[in-house]
Amino acid sequence: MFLKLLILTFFSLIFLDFKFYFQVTMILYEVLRLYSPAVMLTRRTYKTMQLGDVTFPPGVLLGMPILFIHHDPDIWGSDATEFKPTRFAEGILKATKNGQLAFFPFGWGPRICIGQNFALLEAKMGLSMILQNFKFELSEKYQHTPYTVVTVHPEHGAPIKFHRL
Ligand code: HEM
Repeated sequence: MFLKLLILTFFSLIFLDFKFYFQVTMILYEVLRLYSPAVMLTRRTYKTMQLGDVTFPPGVLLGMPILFIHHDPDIWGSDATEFKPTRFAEGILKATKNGQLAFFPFGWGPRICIGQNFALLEAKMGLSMILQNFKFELSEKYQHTPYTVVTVHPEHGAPIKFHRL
């Protein structure tokens, strides 16, 4: 499985060229920032814990609202709600105003998503395969209605028009 992924990565890099590869990474990060599929992370304290000035006893359920953090102008700047992939041009830390870590589409810490590299690679490979054969554009039927049922997704789907190259 690992070897297969390595071979696929190698070929996708050759097909894509590095500049395009990093541009696609920035675009995927920006999509994951604005429309994080997981809107909230939860953790339960298993012992007395200190978070800033607050002490929590064991058994407290804590929620981290990823979507709010990803849209906070105090963290990302006044353009926080705009789609601007270039904010990630110098990496995740430099994308925020004060260089603070605030990008959690895959969670963080010991329980971080084990599928994150797979998911990003799959998206890049899918795009690279499509772009070799098609141009595409959003259909005029598309309605921008992000919607959360378990995960964030477009309420009325994402109709796309493909044109064979
Ligand atoms: C865009 C795609 C994906 C997103 C946004 C996503 C997001 C997340 C998030 C937010 C968590 C919780 C992390 C935490 O609590 O800190 C998680 C956990 C997890 N994800 Fe993903 N995920 C994605 C794709 C995948 C894929 C493709 C797989 C498997 C191939 C996968 C497998 C898992 C597993 C097994 C966990 C639980 C890890 C643990 O509790 O130790 N995910 N994911």
